[in-house]
Amino acid sequence: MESTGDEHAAQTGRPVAVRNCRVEAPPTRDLLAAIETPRLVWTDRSERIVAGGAAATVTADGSERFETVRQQATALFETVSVDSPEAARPRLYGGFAFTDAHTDPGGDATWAGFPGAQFVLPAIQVVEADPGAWLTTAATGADATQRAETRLDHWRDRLEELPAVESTGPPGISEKTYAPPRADWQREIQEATARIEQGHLQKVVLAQALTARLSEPVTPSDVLVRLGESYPDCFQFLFEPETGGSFFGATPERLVSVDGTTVETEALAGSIGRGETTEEDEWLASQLRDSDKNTHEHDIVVETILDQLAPFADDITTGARQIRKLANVQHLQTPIRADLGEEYHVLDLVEALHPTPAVGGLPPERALETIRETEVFDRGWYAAPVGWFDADGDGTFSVAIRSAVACERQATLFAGAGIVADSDPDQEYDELQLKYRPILDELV
Ligand SMILES: C=C(O[C@@H]1C=C(C(=O)O)C=C[C@H]1O)C(=O)O
Repeated sequence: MESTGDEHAAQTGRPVAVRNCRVEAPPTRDLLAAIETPRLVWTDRSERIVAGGAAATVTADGSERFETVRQQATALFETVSVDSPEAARPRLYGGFAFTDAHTDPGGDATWAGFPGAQFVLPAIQVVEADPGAWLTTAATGADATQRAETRLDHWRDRLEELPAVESTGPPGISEKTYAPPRADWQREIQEATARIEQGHLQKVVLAQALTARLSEPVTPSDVLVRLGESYPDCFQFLFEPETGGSFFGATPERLVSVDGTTVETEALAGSIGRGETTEEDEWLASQLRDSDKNTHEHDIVVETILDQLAPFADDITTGARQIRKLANVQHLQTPIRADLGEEYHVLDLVEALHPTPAVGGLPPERALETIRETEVFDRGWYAAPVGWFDADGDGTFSVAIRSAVACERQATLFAGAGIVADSDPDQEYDELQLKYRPILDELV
């Protein structure tokens, strides 16, 4: 059997060869079962990508991690030796930790295997887009061209005869632990609103972690496939490093897309549930639209994103504020587009925007300090940028919310809520429960 990991060449600075051909895309579940870690899935409205094995890996920690990844990736892509059709071009996939301070905790910690940033050039990448699907293989090292070709031949044949993997049902939950528990959450929110009233900050997003003991080991690919059915308009992502658990989710929030000099981003903040009937649903939407608290929370995000984009952009267009309806929750959303004065790497925009006050707060530093002093769990990659970029510096990053990190019989889910001066701890608690639902519904 052909090995997908370039164990001895999984580093930058070696020539990279890529090869591609058209294929029939196999089901996500079957392909994921056939490839080695690191494994990843990225799905948005226009494409579905399943990839794995590492031809090269870029890892970084600390506040410089965005810049380090960009530099190492640029060096890596410089050695790529083939022109590819758009859909088949090689890309790096991965994500960042929420805070500068996060490093891989190792051992059996929740976030073991997840450093401050990690991006993978997959040995095998299958992209299903319109029209058709492509297999791309990559290899590094002295005989890279030969190995990329061998790999392509091997996987072209193998994709045609992948065994069908049966889906597992939800694993079931035997126990749930909340960090913080409800009483402590109340106190956290009171302390946060006190800081806001004292004028230290305007908004902070505080989160909670829900750790579920599972009755059976979880199969993340099954959860992801089901999430795709329930949340087709969201970005579905999965990142499974070489060792450790899987981080996956179905997030409605785009952090940023860069295509040449065009930037697409959005403010997504302010939440309310869905109604049982059309009338109730519309009533809830109007409550959200008319709520001073929610519009204030939302406007902070819009204003801050506009400020963060200004140094890069020649022109910024803010669309009309609208309601984004998901299966279980509705949000206020404002689309934002910008034309860049010159070409920037998507990671420059990622670094400038993360964290927006949709998941951090305002002013950003004070909010991060409040999060650090308040939250009792490690955010890891939750609420941080996950996505991909290519050799031109184009790419798409989502905000990794509605997500969980899971391993065997344990899944840790995350949910956060924007706290402003008039936030009510009970209402915010209820909002967290809505935000767990996408993943939780697939586990029980
Ligand atoms: C932080 C989360 O969601 C964010 C916070 C929102 C809010 O406070 O209304 C809405 C959407 C997201 O930007 C989460 O889902 O965990």
